[in-house]
Amino acid sequence: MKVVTAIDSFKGSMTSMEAGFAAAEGIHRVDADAEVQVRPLADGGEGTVEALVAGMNGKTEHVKVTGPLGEPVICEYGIIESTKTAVIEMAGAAGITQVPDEKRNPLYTTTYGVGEVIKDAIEKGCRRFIVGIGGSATNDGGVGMLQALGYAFLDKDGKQVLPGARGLKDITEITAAYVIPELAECKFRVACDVTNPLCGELGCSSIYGPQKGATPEMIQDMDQWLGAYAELAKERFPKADAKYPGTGAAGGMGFAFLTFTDAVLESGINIVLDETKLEDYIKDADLVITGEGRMDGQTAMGKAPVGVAKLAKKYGKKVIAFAGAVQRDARACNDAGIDAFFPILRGVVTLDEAMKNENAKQNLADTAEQVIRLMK
Ligand SMILES: Nc1ncnc2c1ncn2[C@@H]1O[C@H](COP(=O)(O)OP(=O)(O)O)[C@@H](O)[C@H]1O
Ligand SMILES: O=C(O)[C@@H](CO)OP(=O)(O)O
Repeated sequence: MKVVTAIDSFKGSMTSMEAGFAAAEGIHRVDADAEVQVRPLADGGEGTVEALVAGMNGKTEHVKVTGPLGEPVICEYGIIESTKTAVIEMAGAAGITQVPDEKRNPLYTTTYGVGEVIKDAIEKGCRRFIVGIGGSATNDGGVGMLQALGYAFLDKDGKQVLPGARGLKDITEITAAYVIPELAECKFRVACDVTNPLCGELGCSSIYGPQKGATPEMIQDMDQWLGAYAELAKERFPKADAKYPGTGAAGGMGFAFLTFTDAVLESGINIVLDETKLEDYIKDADLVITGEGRMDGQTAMGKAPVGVAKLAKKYGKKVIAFAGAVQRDARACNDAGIDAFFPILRGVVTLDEAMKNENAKQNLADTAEQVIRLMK
């Protein structure tokens, strides 16, 4: 029997690869000769670096960069040496969870550190980038990141504008004259977690500003400044398109990548499925196993396990999923290609108990063992 596992992390409980190995253990109890390929799965958000590093022979790097409020932070990212690819989650350098509630203020928070991480990876030889954007504390239109890469966003006195969205209002000139030369050789696959445009009612300031600490007045100001920044950018950088879906992800980081680098904005799941070449593994398999921490109606609307199921159905493969918890509306997953799904919990325990790493791995292995008995 040939099985492929591509299970999303059970957030706070098991990584993607741990879940895969647990399922493999359960399968091997029933069929010691089963060929189980454990593959990483992630959606471009939290856990993506970890999954791709573990599943693609990558290595983990740590670099000290400027945090969202200007203080130093250590950002973890991954390098996959064979393809000189860096895997970065921007939230590691400009994340909302890095800023305590009372200090959240997008006028001040910057993406500068994200640019420093990219620069570090460039210095280590990377020219391909997978960057997950989202979960950010920022609304600076990606200007901080671009400044770290050598772009100059100058005010009327010819000085770099201040960090944070407050700097946007002073930009009178944008120049690429000092950009680090290697940037021209770099290609970015940007995993956007949302499809908002840069400005307007559905723009980043209105929709994600409040969670970053913006008041209604700040939202109005920032929306207007971002609009003016996009207009100015367009004069010299023809790729600028503030209406393009995803430009409003992470406070305008989508716009920054699209306009000033060689980037494509994509869904994180597609990037991960493609980069991990999951299709090649699925083609060959008798059974595909996926899953995530909690399956519900949202899972069916295009989350990672459903991405896996779609690929599997292209080849008519059976798909089963394991989850920590399963909501009633998860039934919609059956129409989305998951033939059957199973919660792994064995009895009534506290959520804390259930989510303990060792318990979760054992529960998943034990459940996989029972399900696989049917397939033998
Ligand atoms: N081992 C586990 N046993 C039971 N429930 C779990 C387990 N691991 C995760 N969960 C549930 O899944 C939730 C996380 O869901 P998950 O699908 O991993 O993340 P998200 O929905 O953010 O993508 C947890 O809050 C918890 O309710
Ligand atoms: O960083 C942000 O601005 C938003 C949208 O990209 O992220 P999240 O979806 O995590 O709130």
